[in-house]
Amino acid sequence: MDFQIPKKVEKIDEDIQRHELKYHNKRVAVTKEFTFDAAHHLHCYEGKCKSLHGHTYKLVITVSGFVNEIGITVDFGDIKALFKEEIDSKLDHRYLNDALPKMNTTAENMIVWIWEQLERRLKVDEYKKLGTRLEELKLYETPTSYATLKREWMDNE
Ligand SMILES: Nc1nc2c(c(=O)[nH]1)N=C([C@H](O)[C@H](O)COP(=O)(O)OP(=O)(O)OP(=O)(O)O)CN2
Ligand SMILES: [Zn+2]
Repeated sequence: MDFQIPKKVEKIDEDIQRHELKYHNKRVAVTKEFTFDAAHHLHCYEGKCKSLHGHTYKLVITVSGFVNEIGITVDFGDIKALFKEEIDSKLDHRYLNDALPKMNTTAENMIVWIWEQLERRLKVDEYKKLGTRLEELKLYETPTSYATLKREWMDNE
């Protein structure tokens, strides 16, 4: 005998489909947080941070896109892959003064560099077709000190 989908399950699927169509193509932002450990010191700086020290950096990535037919804008797993490939592989357990291009390794300079790496990937990959874009980054050096970068500031200046 052929397998029959129980009537109740079919009903739920129709309801879900109707719901997905209602929200399909709405722009929604999703956010994922990551950490990486690295050492650095600041140049031209009078204070304890001129000496070599380390941080567990926290990077908060927010991307937006259009909700697809199964209710997903960008898969959290895809954001993780992007972080691993573009940021973690280059900065985790590194000495930032060597690992980054020549710059003073402040949270401000680092967040602009991180933005450029992620933006480059989102522009060339299949993400571009889907209208996926970086909206905001937060880079924490310590639990109480962080830098923020938003798309609106990048576009307008
Ligand atoms: N605007 C910036 N100021 C400072 C930066 C920076 O990147 N941008 N960086 C540093 C140092 O790297 C330092 O490690 C972090 O500074 P600070 O918040 O002062 O660290 P504390 O451990 O003292 O933090 P508390 O939460 O106050 O204990 C310095 N300034
Ligand atoms: Zn520091």
